[in-house]
Amino acid sequence: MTPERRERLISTLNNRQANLTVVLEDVQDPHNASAVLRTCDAVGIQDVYIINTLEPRRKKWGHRSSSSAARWLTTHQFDNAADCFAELRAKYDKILTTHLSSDAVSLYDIDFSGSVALVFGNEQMGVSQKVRDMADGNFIIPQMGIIKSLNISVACAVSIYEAMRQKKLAGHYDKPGLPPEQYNTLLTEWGYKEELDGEL
Ligand SMILES: C[S@@+](CC[C@H](N)C(=O)[O-])C[C@H]1O[C@@H](n2cnc3c(N)ncnc32)[C@H](O)[C@@H]1O
Repeated sequence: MTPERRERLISTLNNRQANLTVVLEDVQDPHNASAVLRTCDAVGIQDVYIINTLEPRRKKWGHRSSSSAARWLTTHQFDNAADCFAELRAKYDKILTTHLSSDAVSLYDIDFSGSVALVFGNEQMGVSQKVRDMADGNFIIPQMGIIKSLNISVACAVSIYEAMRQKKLAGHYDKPGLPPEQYNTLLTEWGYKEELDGEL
């Protein structure tokens, strides 16, 4: 690995955040999932949670090309929401859904400075009632048009960029945001991936 590439990996890792994650509930279109993963990489989210209760079950998300963002993220896959929430509860202080309901608060009234997981829903059904019941709150991105919802990958991008904006202001990107053990494990894994790519 060249010193420049190593520097690039280290600066990417330094921006990864342990206190922000995205959860996808039954998102079906692989293009949507890939777009979400790419934006997660862009804002420094390392861990992404995928709940998949619908048939047919997809084995892997977004691993189709070597340039895929999925190669640099850690995806946690679940076939039921309760198991996923048990893991989220252990790692994040707040779990917020994004369901289009009249009692939702605005994205711009949410405080993202703490540790938070954001749940996005299925293209047709949105976030399930079961998942909404387990969450701590629900927000929406205000819309002024005729169409009632955004594409899920767009909604995710708008939301996590607002979270990144607030976290940057709160200084979260000023120092490495991952626990040292996870940081070091990823640095080793990413190094192996680079070596492997060099041999291809
Ligand atoms: C296409 S929408 C689902 C639309 C579905 N008919 C409904 O009413 O829930 C897919 C997902 O994108 C996200 N989403 C779309 N528009 C949003 C908005 N304005 N605010 C927050 N999330 C949104 C939500 O996570 C939603 O579950």
